[in-house]
Amino acid sequence: MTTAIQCLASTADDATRLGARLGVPVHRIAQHRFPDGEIAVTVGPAAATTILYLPLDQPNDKLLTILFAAEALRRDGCSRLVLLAPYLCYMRQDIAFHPGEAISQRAVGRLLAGLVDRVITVDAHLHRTATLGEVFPGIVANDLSAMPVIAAALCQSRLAPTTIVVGPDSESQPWVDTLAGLIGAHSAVARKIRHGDRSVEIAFDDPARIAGRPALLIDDIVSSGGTLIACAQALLAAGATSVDAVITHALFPPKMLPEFTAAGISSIRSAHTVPHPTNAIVLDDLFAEALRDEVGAAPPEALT
Ligand SMILES: O=P(O)(O)OC[C@H]1O[C@@H](O)[C@H](O)[C@@H]1O
Repeated sequence: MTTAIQCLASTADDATRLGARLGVPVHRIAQHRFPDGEIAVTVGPAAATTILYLPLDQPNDKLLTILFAAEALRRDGCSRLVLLAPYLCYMRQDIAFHPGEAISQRAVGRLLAGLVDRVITVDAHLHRTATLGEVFPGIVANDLSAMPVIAAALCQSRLAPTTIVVGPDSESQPWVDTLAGLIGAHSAVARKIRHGDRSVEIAFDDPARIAGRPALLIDDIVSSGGTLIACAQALLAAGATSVDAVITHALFPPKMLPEFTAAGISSIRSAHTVPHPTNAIVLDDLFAEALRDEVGAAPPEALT
């Protein structure tokens, strides 16, 4: 069995580290955009087992890239295609919120399940869907948790013993519980009302729990940043002595960073799931462990 990783240039560094860890070659997928907006995709040499390393932030072109890469790889002899999408797109659109609205989660799941044999992701945003298997009918799907890795990183950074781990809404309760349990910290979860894509309102039922403590704000996704900013402001209003944030997926544009600072957030650390300047938590071990059984005896080669 031969195994290789294929990645886009934007994630070559992360993919190269993973390739070295697994002892498999890493090849780049080239993309060309035609004047009419269509794209051409050129894959590297196909291996019998190919791992497509493709975080699905800014996803629309990337979904087409998977479609075209799968066509080329299968034609060139790939018999097993594994999608490693450290961030999985469209998981939040899991019901029809308005009459006639597409359930994007379902559509994307069915599309990908028809193209690849296995999907691996991290902290998929599954709140009304019980398991990732429901999203990807007929194939294996693994939703890895970044929380143990985040907990280990936090333990190394020596948190103040009074630190309180805070989640911005009820959806964050599982991560908050897991993380607070792993690092042995107090915890609190806010109530959130979303008024629009960028407008949210955050309140704490028991602000006295927060007063006088450094807060560690935890979330899976920061996209518009509205949730993080509103939560930081509510924490500081409740008397938190400082606010630092640790998130899994940093989807916001880096030019927004001054807005977080202005809201009183001292630092933001994210996991290496999408390319981002706040990335500080490396998930190589998590990915290598999940992919161990996909790896044959192929010798490592340089990035081509
Ligand atoms: O407020 P923004 O950053 O746009 O969106 C991210 C938030 O929206 C939720 O679904 C996520 O879990 C996170 O709390």
